[in-house]
This record gives sequence, structure tokens and C-alpha cells, in this order.
Amino acid sequence: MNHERSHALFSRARELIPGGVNSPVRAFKSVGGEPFFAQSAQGAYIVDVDGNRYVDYVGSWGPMIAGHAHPQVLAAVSETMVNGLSFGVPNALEVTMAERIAQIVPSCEMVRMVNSGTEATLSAIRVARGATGRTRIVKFEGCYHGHGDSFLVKAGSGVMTLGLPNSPGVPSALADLTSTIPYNDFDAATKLFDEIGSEIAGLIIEPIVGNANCILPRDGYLKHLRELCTKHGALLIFDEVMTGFRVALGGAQALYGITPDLSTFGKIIGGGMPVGAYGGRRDLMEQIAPSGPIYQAGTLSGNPVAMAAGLATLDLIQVPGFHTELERRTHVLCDGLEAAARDAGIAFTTTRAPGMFGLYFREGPVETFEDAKASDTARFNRFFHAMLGRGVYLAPSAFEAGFVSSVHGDAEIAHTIDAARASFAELG
Ligand SMILES: Cc1ncc(COP(=O)(O)O)c(C=O)c1O
Ligand SMILES: NCC(=O)CCC(=O)O
Repeated sequence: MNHERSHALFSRARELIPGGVNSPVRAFKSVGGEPFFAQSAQGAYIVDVDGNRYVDYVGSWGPMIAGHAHPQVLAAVSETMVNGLSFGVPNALEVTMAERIAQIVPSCEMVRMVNSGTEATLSAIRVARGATGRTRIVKFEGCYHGHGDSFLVKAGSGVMTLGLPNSPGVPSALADLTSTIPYNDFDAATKLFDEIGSEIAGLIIEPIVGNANCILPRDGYLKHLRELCTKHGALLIFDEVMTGFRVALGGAQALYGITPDLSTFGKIIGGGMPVGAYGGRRDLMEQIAPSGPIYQAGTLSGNPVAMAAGLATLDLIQVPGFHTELERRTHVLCDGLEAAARDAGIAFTTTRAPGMFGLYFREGPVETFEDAKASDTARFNRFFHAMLGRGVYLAPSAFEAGFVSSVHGDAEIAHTIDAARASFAELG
């Protein structure tokens, strides 16, 4: 594959943009090599500036659940943009969006739109602190909630990939207020709440962890956390920026039947435009300015074009059976990859939730962050490049979930499994 133009762009980018990228996970740091620069993307495919075409399992890190450049989403954007790109006064589409989210996710009795997942999570913990009058936050090792100060403590995603789980620049006075515990460890949560439960404002969790590869909750684990929060007067915050509208229409909270106090969203509800949202119990959300004293704001929040793209995407995924089909495709892909690895005698396993998956170069099961870290990442890196060379783009890190969209059809999945068969054979 020729990557001449991408290489030239990356050289220019590195002169002026730190690391050549506007978000670290794009830099191919851990897998090695250089990122490709996108020219266009359509359906399940992304095409680079050198004309190479890849089946895309990153999907812009989550939003493209209905495929890239879906005609209905593009039409909604074009129809909306001619009326103006931003108003700075309320518009009808943001009301429709709030109604839609509240209808799909019943725990969100009220919703506030923001511009990224990071904004959603940092606003949610501000509400948790403001409403409870407490300061401590609990999170889980390997979970990523965006780049807010309070979350860059033993975080996943790029910070973990780059070995920077505790970022410089976060004052220790603030980081010390974030306690981290191992995901899926019932006793660690009980013990922490027994010790400092009365000081905990909120516990934030990726109900399915997608930023330390892909780790599913053990039976009863989320319920256990719900009970601990209720008992100790702390708020349970589900960060559904990744899982929301994906693992089920109503997100992980619908899949597992748990009601959080607050939820955060992003990615899919923007349909590829910059969007985030947070919502939850009415009594909590009413404490946000201007109805209450907890301040949170945004020049571009509720942007009409972003709302239009998000609503059009929600229209596409609200079709009955959408998520069942997404789940089926995820299984076909993961079963195929496991079979190919078995035939090649490679220690390999997958984890799956509807529309998302994890790949591990080790035997299963994978249930904890420690299990995920025990994957042979050097092998993953070689596999990543072997797949890329065969026209399959996986997340460029052993610690990121992959995404399946509704337009990853039989042909794309079959191509992926064939590519994996050849790639596994090369790994030896
Ligand atoms: C679970 C989770 N929360 C929060 C974020 C932050 O979202 P954003 O990158 O839009 O700020 C991400 C992804 O980046 C995420 O996966
Ligand atoms: N799972 C990782 C992300 O979704 C983050 C994308 C980014 O930081 O660019």
C-alpha cells in the first residue's frame, strides 16, 4: 500500500500540531508507524488520501453506528444548515432532541446538550458535587471519561495506551479527590464505600468498559454499585458516551435494567457532529443554571446542525430490530475471528456487546482490567498492521473497543475474517 500523501501530510502536521494530531489516539503511537489521513468515508469504508480503502471498525470512535455519510443524515444536515449554522438563542431541534433522549432513556427526566463527551462528564460530576455538597468522586481503573482533570487518574484509552494514566497538569489537590477501584471487583467497591461513603458525591462508570479494550460487567455488578450508591447517598453516574444508543437503544442501562441518577452521552447523538449530553433525575438537573445555582454553559450547545445530524441518526437506529441485527453481526464477526485464530493455533479471544467488541491475544475469559492488560500487545500491534495492509482498519491500540455498524454487511465481515486468517498465519 502506498502512503505517500499521508506521510507528507503527517510531516506537515507534526510541525504545528502536537504529535501531528488533534487527539492522541489517532497517532498510531502504540501500534507504531504513521496514521493515514482520511479523504472520505462512505458506509462501512474509509478511504485515505492515497486512495487506499479500509473496512472501518473505528467509525470515528463510535458515532457512525449507521455507517459513514448516511444519505438521511447528510440530507438532514444540508436542510438545516441553509437556515444558519448557529443562533445563540434556543431552537426547535434542541427541544426535539431533549424529548427524544428522555423518551429513549427514561432515567433522563431532563437533559442538557453540550459539545463533547468530555463536557458531559465534567458537567455531570459538577452536578453530583453541587447537589450532594460532597467532593469525592469514584471511578474505575481503565475507564476513560474524557480529559477532564478529575478523570485523568488511572484512566484508559489514549492515556493508558501512552502510559500517562495520571497526567501532569492535574493538581494533586483535585486528583486526590478521585478514588479509583478495580472494575468488576464487588468487594473493593463495598470496602471503599464503607470507608469514605459519606464523602462520595458520585461514582462514575462505563457500564461496559470500552476504553480498556472491551470488558463486560459481571452478573449483578452494576446492581451492586447501584445499591452502594443508594445506601451511602452518592449519585450513580453511567457514562454512556460509548454505550449509549449502541448496546441497546436505551444504552447499557436498558440492557442491564439499572437506573442511574445521571447519565452522559456523546458520539451517536451527534451523528458525527460534535455533541455531548447529560441528563438524569429532575431534582438534580433542576439545580443547573439558570433554574438553579450550578453553572454550566456553552456558546455552541444545542447547535442546530449537530442536532439535525443526531436526530437523523436516532431515526435510523430506532427502527425495530436494529440492535438485534447489530448484535448478530457482532457475533458473526467475533465468532469468525476466533475460529480463524483457532485454526492458526493462536491464543486469542474476543469480548462482545451489541455493536462493540474487544480483541485479545490471550485465552479467555477476560473480565477485569488485569485480564485485559495481560493480552499480548506486541502481537496485537503486528496483527493491526497485517490487517491494515489487507484493507481492514481496527482501532490503533490494544486497549480500545472496536465498533460494528449496521452497514458492516456479510461481504465486509467475510473480507475481515479472510484478512484475519491470512494475518494470523503471518504472526506464527
Ligand atoms: C466512555 C467515554 N466517555 C467520555 C469520552 C469523552 O468524549 P469526547 O472525546 O467526545 O470528549 C469518551 C471518548 O472519548 C468515552 O469513550
Ligand atoms: N475510546 C477512545 C475514544 O473514544 C476517544 C477518542 C479520542 O480521544 O479521540
